[in-house]
Amino acid sequence: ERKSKSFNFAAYHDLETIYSFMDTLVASHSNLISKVNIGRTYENRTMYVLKFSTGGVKKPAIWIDAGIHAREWISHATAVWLADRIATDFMGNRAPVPSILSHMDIFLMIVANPDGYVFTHLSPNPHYRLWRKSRSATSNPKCPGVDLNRNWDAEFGGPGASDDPCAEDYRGPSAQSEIEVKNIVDFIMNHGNFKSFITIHSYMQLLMYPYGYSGTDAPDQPELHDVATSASKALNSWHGTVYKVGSIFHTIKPASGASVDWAYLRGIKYSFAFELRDTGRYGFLLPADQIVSTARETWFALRYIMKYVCDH
Ligand SMILES: O=C(CO)C[C@@H](Cc1ccccc1)C(=O)O
Ligand SMILES: [Zn+2]
Repeated sequence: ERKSKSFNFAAYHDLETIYSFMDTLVASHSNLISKVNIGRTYENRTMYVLKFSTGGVKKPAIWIDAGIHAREWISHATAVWLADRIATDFMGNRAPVPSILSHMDIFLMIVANPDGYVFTHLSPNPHYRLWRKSRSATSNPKCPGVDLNRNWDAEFGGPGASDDPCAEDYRGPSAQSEIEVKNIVDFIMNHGNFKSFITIHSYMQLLMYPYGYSGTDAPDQPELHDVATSASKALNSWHGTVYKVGSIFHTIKPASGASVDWAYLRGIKYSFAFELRDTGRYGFLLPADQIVSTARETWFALRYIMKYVCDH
């Protein structure tokens, strides 16, 4: 009886529990999954990526991260469920996972902002639970933390990011100044064969593509819009959840220095951002009884995107 089977996917877990879940999953699927240490955080925690691979050297790869914003707990919980689902679909020979993994590797980062995530668990008090940013020191001792989704080298310092350390979208002193961003950038650049970059946020129920820093259409906008629309239909088919589809700039807001734009500008064409449930009733405090249904519908969209990337 695999220990991961006794894991409670219908609850939110702290960092320590997520990290031990990862170890259990790796231990029970050592032929498929490995845990890659890609560096440390500002507060010296380790950043882990789960690598799903059937072998080979630097096969074309898909990147998925969750939790870059600490308070978006449904993103971490969804990523935990996705990790188990990818493993069980592979072991159970359930399409399309075996064929995706015969051609590509999947890299899944469940917690992209460990320091912030730990901070949100220190107290139910909104100052802690609703923390968004990292926990690094800034030029203002009263306002630690950088918005890690504004710190990427993609029109850094453009519209939709602040130079005020006390702002929720504080971009940091310079592009890639934050070690958490630098670790991911270095990992992806050293690998050099990523075809897709997917980042999971909450909330608003959106499936978005570049750009965030400008309202002009990305060169691949028509194709990205088609893929995102089909993926949102696959998601909707399961529980009827409705997602809006469009570019970041037009769908949610201008945002410079964002990870999706960075990936796209580096040639990773199939770059998307998910905003999971809900549309505001609970917001960041989505009840745990919605975790599994949210994760399952998200899987239908992700599965579509990964299969499309694999076929193109
Ligand atoms: O986290 C969000 C909701 O908490 C919204 C996201 C919207 C966004 C997502 C991806 C790329 C750029 C912006 C953000 O402001 O970074
Ligand atoms: Zn977010």
